[in-house]
Amino acid sequence: MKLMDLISPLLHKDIINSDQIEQVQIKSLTSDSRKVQRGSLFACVPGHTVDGHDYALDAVKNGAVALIAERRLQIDTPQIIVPSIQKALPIIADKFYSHPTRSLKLIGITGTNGKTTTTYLVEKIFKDYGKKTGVIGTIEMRIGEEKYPVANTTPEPISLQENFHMMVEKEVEVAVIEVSSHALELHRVAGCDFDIAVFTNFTQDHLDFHSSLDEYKQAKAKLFSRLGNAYGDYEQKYTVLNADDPEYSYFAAAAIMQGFTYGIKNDADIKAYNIVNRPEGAKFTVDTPLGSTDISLKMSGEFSVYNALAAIAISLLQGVPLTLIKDSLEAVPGVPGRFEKVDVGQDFTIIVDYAHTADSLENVLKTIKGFSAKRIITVFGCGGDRDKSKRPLMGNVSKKYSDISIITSDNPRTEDVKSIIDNIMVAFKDAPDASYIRIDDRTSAIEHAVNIAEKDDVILIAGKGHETYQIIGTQKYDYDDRLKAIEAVRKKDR
Ligand SMILES: CC(=O)N[C@H]1[C@@H](OP(=O)(O)OP(=O)(O)OC[C@H]2O[C@@H](n3ccc(=O)[nH]c3=O)[C@H](O)[C@@H]2O)O[C@H](CO)[C@@H](O)[C@@H]1O[C@H](C)C(=O)N[C@@H](C)C(=O)N[C@H](CCC(=O)O)C(=O)O
Ligand SMILES: Nc1ncnc2c1ncn2[C@@H]1O[C@H](COP(=O)(O)OP(=O)(O)OP(=O)(O)O)[C@@H](O)[C@H]1O
Ligand SMILES: N[C@H](CCC[C@H](N)C(=O)O)C(=O)O
Ligand SMILES: [Mg+2]
Repeated sequence: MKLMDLISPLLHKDIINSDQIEQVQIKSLTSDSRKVQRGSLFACVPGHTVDGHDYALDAVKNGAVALIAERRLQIDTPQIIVPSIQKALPIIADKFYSHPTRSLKLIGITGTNGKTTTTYLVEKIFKDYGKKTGVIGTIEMRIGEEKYPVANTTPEPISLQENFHMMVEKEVEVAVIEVSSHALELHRVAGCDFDIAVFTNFTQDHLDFHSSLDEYKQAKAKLFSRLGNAYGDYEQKYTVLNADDPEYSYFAAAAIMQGFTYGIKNDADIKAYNIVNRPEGAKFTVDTPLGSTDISLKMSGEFSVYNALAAIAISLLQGVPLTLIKDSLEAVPGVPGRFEKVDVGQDFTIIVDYAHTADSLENVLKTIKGFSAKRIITVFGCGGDRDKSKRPLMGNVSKKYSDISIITSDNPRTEDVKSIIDNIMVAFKDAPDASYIRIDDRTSAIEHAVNIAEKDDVILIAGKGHETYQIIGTQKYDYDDRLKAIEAVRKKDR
């Protein structure tokens, strides 16, 4: 694509070395100098750790034929200087890849918890409905049966549009992505032509990034306020909103588009009742505008019913028959690292879960308490360089529902693991000594839980779920809660 065509949508821009620019052809886009190829346009992105502008020379040496930046660089390569890279990148990435989301049925899911789980449910339903699916989220990107690693729950604009372009090339019909509040705040999804915007729930998270809960909420609401503003008789856009969430009315007011509501407690278009929470999964009856049915999930907990209701609403809006939706939901075995059981023949239960907020931890522990007669032993920590204020809150939740809390590390990142755990331990200052123990090393913490577990106890290992790494400093080390639990059981049996 000619560079001049590519940057034509950018109103405010200064062109440096313009005498060279007329004939410049752009063959690829990247904001990483290490991925520059001959003919690339390199975007200089100011980051949290380093400034991309400092890598412009490297990029030119690696073959970049032009730069887009926020300030002029002493390099004689053509440069496009814009006020905000953050706002310019999604526009040119969307254009460079020929507006891929306009060729996809695109479903965006936002909310504090339930996004990853709901994407798995939606993917299964549309696959069974005969559609080729694409998914982008915390765990990975999937196109049909192909899996690709991702750096973020919602990738940065160039990667995101490149991924959507790949989906269109591979004839994906329905794409479902998690839309994080970071992504909405940082304009990662600007230009995406969403067809359905989904709200799961709103509780505390990411206050390391958002200055307040209100700012966090406002960020998430952008998915709804930007939906379908080009109102017209082309394909209708829809919302899917959790009618039971205390912030429901805020998100409903943010959208001009209509859609379905779902819930258990309040009136809703997609309404569940007669819920039975069992270790082998939740059962419920659901009433919808297109009929009623009974559903028996392989996933436990009321929170799993909410995720299933969101998936039902999305699918009904796309014309999927309720009978097919039922069969597909009942077939989903579970989601990696979400209430994932680890069973190597031990006489107690081990559950690995991704809960890393007070609300999600409470949801999981309530679910376990709902069907566990014996003790609950909870192993958890909190991530470093993340919301500090949630740490004592998670400690309080574990103290409230667990017979024994084992406080340990999660991904310390660049924080000192001891200070992170100190923040959590505030919750236990008045707790009975026998009800908690601090073990900074996560492997040792899991081993301790397994060693003290007795018949029919339940061990919950929370916070990392599917993660196959532990981030210490800026390094990722191989680490998997599930494997550590298996090793600990085998060690105990020896
Ligand atoms: C804090 C944060 O948002 N970091 C994101 C950011 O990294 P960064 O700012 O540290 O990047 P940097 O290392 O400073 O580099 C700045 C720029 O210089 C470039 N660079 C750097 C080095 C080099 O040699 N050459 C070069 O060109 C980089 O490509 C980059 O464009 O840009 C990277 C590339 O886009 C992201 O992958 C990375 O997300 C990290 C992994 C992260 O943890 N982000 C979290 C906060 C996040 O975004 N979370 C949300 C929600 C998660 C959830 O709740 O599930 C998400 O959507 O993932
Ligand atoms: N609907 C829900 N409401 C509350 N908690 C939930 C819900 N669904 C799942 N959870 C809990 O939250 C954890 C995270 O679930 P999931 O990964 O689906 O959420 P997410 O929104 O993708 O999270 P993240 O923003 O970290 O990617 C699960 O392991 C479970 O403990
Ligand atoms: N992917 C999310 C959640 C990580 C959960 C927990 N393992 C942690 O490190 O805080 C993030 O990067 O914020
Ligand atoms: Mg997720």
